[in-house]
Amino acid sequence: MDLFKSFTFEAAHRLPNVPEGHKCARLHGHSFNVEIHVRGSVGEQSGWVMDFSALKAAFQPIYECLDHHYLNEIEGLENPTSERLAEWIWRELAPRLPQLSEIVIRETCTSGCRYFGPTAA
Ligand SMILES: Nc1nc2c(c(=O)[nH]1)N=C([C@H](O)[C@H](O)COP(=O)(O)OP(=O)(O)OP(=O)(O)O)CN2
Ligand SMILES: [Zn+2]
Repeated sequence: MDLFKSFTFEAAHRLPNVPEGHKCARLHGHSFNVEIHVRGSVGEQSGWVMDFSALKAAFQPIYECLDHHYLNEIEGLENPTSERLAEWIWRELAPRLPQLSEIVIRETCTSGCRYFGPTAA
């Protein structure tokens, strides 16, 4: 069973490595949406893979790091593309959430990425 919880945070960023004249080189902001997925079996007695509130608690310190921050200033996010953000969140979250199976980043309504962890690439 795949279980997920969705979070939204506001943050500013710019992309330092884009070609000259690219709009994303300029400072701008997004309401980023992050979906955290875990995979596991449904407990016979609990009826759930895990409590949604446990997912929320695991993500909370990461949310605090990201919400209303300038992402480029965060160590490891100097080039804060959606892809790098997904990898960064995975590194921060996986040690606390061993069932982590997928991270979905939505930078805008139409743009984002899905990351299945370093072994899946
Ligand atoms: N592979 C990636 N490409 C781009 C990223 C990224 O993280 N990974 N990021 C950006 C910008 O940050 C930009 O804010 C979002 O891109 P884009 O979808 O082009 O934004 P728009 O809302 O302006 O898109 P339209 O659908 O054309 O209106 C750029 N590329
Ligand atoms: Zn952007």
